[in-house]
Formats: sequence, C-alpha cells, structure tokens
Amino acid sequence: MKGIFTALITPFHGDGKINEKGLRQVVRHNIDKMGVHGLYVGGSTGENFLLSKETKKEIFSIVKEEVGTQVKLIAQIGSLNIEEAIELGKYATDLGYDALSSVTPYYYKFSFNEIKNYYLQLIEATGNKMIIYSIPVLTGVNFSLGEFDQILNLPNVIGVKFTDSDFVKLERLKRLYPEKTFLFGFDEIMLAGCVFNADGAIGSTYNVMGDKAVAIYNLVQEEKIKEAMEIQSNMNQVIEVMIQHGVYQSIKEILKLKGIDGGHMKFPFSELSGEGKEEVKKIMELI
Ligand SMILES: CC(=O)N[C@@H]([C@@H](O)[C@H](O)[C@H](O)CO)[C@@H](O)CC(=O)C(=O)O
Repeated sequence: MKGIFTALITPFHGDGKINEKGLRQVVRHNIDKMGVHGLYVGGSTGENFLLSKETKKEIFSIVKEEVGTQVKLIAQIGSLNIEEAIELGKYATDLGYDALSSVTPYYYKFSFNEIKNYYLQLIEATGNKMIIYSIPVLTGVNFSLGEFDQILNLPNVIGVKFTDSDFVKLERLKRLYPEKTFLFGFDEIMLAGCVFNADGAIGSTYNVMGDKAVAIYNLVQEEKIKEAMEIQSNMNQVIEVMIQHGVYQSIKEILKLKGIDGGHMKFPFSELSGEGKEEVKKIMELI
C-alpha cells in the first residue's frame, strides 16, 4: 500500500444520478494516463457524504469492474450510521477491494473511546484491512500520539490517511510504527510529506496531475529533492486556482477540456462559475 493514490472524483448527471460512462473514463484516465498506483474510492473528493448507500455501492461496483486488479483499491466506507458503514465495508470487501478506510466519526463531539469503539466494531464486522482517515481540519478529530498508539494497535489497522500538516507527528508516527502505512493527504505539500517518510499520498488533484505526483514520489526515492520541488511548485500554481474556484469543480472542468466526461457536481455543490472556467482554461498549459 505504497505510492500515489487518486481520491477519485464522481461524475454525476444533471439529475444527481451516477454518470457511469464518465466514471469509467475517469478511472481509465487515472490508470492509463496518470499512472497512479491506486484509487481511493468514496472519499471527500467523490462527494461521498452527499450520497445514498445504494449510490455508494454502485460506485464501488463500477470502479472495481473497470479496474479489475490493475491498481490497488481502497474503499472509504465511513458513515455516521454504523450499520451503513458495516454494510458498505462488507460489500466492498466482497467485491475484492484491497483495503477499507473510514473517516473518524464527525459532527457530534465523540470521545476518543467512542471513536475507538466505532473502529473496533467496523473492523470486527468487515474482516478487512483498515486505513484510518484522519482529517482534523474537517472532522475536528485530532488524535494525540498516545491515541494514535491505541488506534494503530487495533486489529487489522494497517495505516493512516494522514491529512494533516503536523510533520512532527508524521515523522514520529512513522518512526514508532515503521510497519504501518502513512499516506499523506495534502497535495500542495505532498513532497514534504514524502520527505518526512510518508509511504505515499492520497489526493484529489491526482485525477488530473497524478503523473506529477508519481514523478515527485519517485524523485524522493532517488533523493532528487530540488527536481521534485520544481514539480511541486508547478502543481501548486494549478492548485491555487483550483482552491479559488472549487477544487472538485475545477478537476471536472480540466477533465472535460481533456475530452473526459467529468460530469456534474452533486447538489448542493454548485457547478464551476464562468470565471472559474476562464481561469481553468488559462492553467491548462501547466497540467
Ligand atoms: C478536503 C479534501 O478534499 N482534501 C483532499 C486534498 O487532495 C485536497 O483536495 C488538495 O490537497 C487540494 O487542497 C484529500 O485529502 C481528500 C481525499 O483524499 C478524499 O477525497 O478523501
């Protein structure tokens, strides 16, 4: 479970239903053109938390059918509803997903023990490998090192999707748990994550710049940091525009300009503005 994983976007039709043709094209683009090592399916980027259980299953199924065993597949199955999370986890496991992932339970201010029991129940019920999706900026859940120690020692926990800029904690975790996998979650500083011993990265922008992320990942292995920094800087010029106009919307627009059906957003997300389309067009030469 090392390398670059794309947090897969989900193309929708205007009525909010899955655009299957577009989804298959996006999967093919990630494998054949971006050359990423795996796909992280059902994450934030996939607009997952806006979807019904049935739609989530439809996505897991289409993606697995398109991918086969060409790249590694991680299914983000986390939900505030534990029964739904377990059902999705069993479904993705039965489809043959290499590992599951779950966001830390959010919205209510759960205690650490409540969060630990959530993962225990999920792991026991699904019987698959588990990657903890830690994203304090969106969930407010920020494990201490001691709490990470307990979480990482739960059965079947193989690692963490570390979407956090606390590099001291990242370096410490990898040093204390060298056998666990830490996949970095901020694309704009993924070079720093890899230099601080992350085992790779998971990110939304890799749908359109995954080749650059793979190049950075490889250059870090070769200790060519200066070259890697040039690519990271180039990526960040694009990401700046994406953040200004909507990351997911910008990704779908870039794909469309490349002839791939990125589809619509899921309500209540708005579509990319006219200004955003103009700004995205201007940065196409950087991608
Ligand atoms: C909130 C969010 O979408 N963060 C992205 C990043 O890839 C982010 O889009 C990127 O760093 C640009 O800011 C990922 O960490 C999220 C992710 O991997 C997911 O879709 O689950």
